[in-house]
Parts: sequence; structure tokens; C-alpha cells
Amino acid sequence: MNIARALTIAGSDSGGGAGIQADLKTFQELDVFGMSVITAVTAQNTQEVKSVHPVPVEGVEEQLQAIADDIHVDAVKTGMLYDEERICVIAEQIKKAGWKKVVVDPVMVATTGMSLFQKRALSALIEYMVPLATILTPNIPEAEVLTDRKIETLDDRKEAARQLVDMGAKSVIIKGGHQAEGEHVIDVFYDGESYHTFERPRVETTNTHGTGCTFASAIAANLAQGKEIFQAVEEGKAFIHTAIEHALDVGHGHGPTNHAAWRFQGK
Ligand SMILES: Nc1ncnc2c1ncn2[C@@H]1O[C@H](COP(=O)(O)OP(=O)(O)O)[C@@H](O)[C@H]1O
Ligand SMILES: Cc1ncc(COP(=O)(O)OP(=O)(O)O)c(N)n1
Repeated sequence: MNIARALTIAGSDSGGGAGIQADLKTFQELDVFGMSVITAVTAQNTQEVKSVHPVPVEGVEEQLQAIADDIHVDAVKTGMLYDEERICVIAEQIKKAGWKKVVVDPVMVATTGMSLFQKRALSALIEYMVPLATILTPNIPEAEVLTDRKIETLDDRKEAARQLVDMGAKSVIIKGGHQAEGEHVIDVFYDGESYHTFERPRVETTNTHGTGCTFASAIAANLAQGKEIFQAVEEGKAFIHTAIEHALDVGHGHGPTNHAAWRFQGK
């Protein structure tokens, strides 16, 4: 049996809600064969990130090479890349292997507050990863850091999205989970030609651990299956919204989204 294949390059979340674990669960739910390159191991739960242990750069390189040597990759999703050294190795391998469909989720800080990204790696992220992005998926604080501008209004978000496309991303979605107010969450998509806003009622829940990872990996799974970028985002948005609507009371802090909710919809 043939199956679409997606690779996540990200950090491990021991709590299971974000990072590699969220990505692989999402791939599986969307009938895509998932592979992983682990950049860092976090000791993390729904309340805090207790520690971060980066995987040695050679280890990251060898994982990438092992996959490239043997398995065709239809789409890649990147998450926690941690620092400049790892970013350079990863960007180089993506180019060398000719992996063309790349979802870049520029993970910087966990919901629970701890940094998952070294600030001095920002210029490497901008120089090496942004131009590889079929789609870049920052939340509002990440878009502010990447564009070095304050984002308050919807127009600010549109301007930032345009700026990120000018910086080399083929398309961008600025996610609205962190927007200050409103009964609806609004994600702003821009592909260099036109804007589209994805608007959904805000789900009243604190169980939002891993929303960004899950959304980005759903988009990657859809791209792996050959869908065009707009359809991949539209269906990814439906997947993450359902996962948040049915989010799980696991742990004592910010619980995870429900990756399996999509499968049970309508049943
Ligand atoms: N409370 C919520 N209700 C509905 N959708 C949400 C909620 N929080 C986040 N989302 C959606 O989840 C996705 C991830 O957004 P966001 O939380 O901003 O990213 P991140 O996890 O990277 O910080 C977006 O599509 C966003 O609109
Ligand atoms: C290992 C690891 N990677 C990424 C995150 C952040 O996940 P994300 O879905 O962007 O956002 P929150 O879970 O912080 O809402 C993480 N926590 N751990």
C-alpha cells in the first residue's frame, strides 16, 4: 500500500501534547506516515517546561541523513529548532534532499512561559528557514519578533504577513490564538497575492497546549497528500478547531488538544 509521508523536525514534549508527539499523532489521524527528527528533548508537562536538552548537532544531522538516504518525504514540518547550529544543519539538509513542501512553525516560547528558542538564533531563522517555507505559521508574538513590529489590529497582521512574504516565505498564516480580545479567533493568511481570514468562535478553554504544533502538522499532512496550500490550510484549520473544541482534561495545567476528535466527528 502506498501512503503519503511527512517528516517533523521538532522537539520532544514528554507531556505528549506538543512537539514531536503532537505532530506524529496528527499525521497518523490524517492517514499520513509520520517520521521524526528530534532537535531537543524537553522535560515538560501541562504546567511547565522543567528542562531542555538539545540533541547533539551530529545526532540531528544523522537522523536527517538516515531518512534522506532511504525514504521519500512528501512534506516537512519544522517546530522547535532551538539554536543557530541546528537551524543551519536542518536548512542545509532540506535543500540538499530537495524537500520542497515545508511548513515552518517558528516556535519560540511555550504557553507555560519557557523559551524553546535561543534569541540569538533569530537571524539564522530569518535567513535560512523563512525562504524555505511553503508556509510560515507564526502566532502573534512570534510574528512580532520576526517582523520587529507591534501587532495590535487586523491591519497590523496583514502588514506583518506581507512583510514575511517579502522576506521569502511563499505564504504565511498569522494565528490568532493570542489576540487580545474578541469572541472570534482570526487567523490571517497571505500568499503574496491575496489575503484570507479564517474566523472561528473562540473556544472557552485553557486546554490549548500544542495548538500551534497540531495546526502546522495538519497543514503538512495535507500538503503531503498533494493538496494545494489554500486547501491544506482550510482543512488544517477545521482539524485544529475540532481538536480544541474537544480538548482533553489531562494534567493540572494547560491540557492538550484532542488529536483524535476529527476521527470521531459525525460518528
Ligand atoms: N481558544 C481558542 N479557540 C479557537 N481556536 C483557537 C483557540 N486558541 C487557539 N486557536 C487556534 O489554534 C491555532 C493555533 O493558534 P495559536 O494558539 O495562536 O498558536 P500557538 O500554539 O503557536 O501559540 C490557530 O488556528 C488559532 O486560531
Ligand atoms: C517540544 C515543544 N515544541 C513546541 C512547543 C510549543 O507548542 P505550540 O503548539 O506552538 O504552543 P503551546 O503548546 O505552547 O501552545 C512546546 N511546548 N514544546
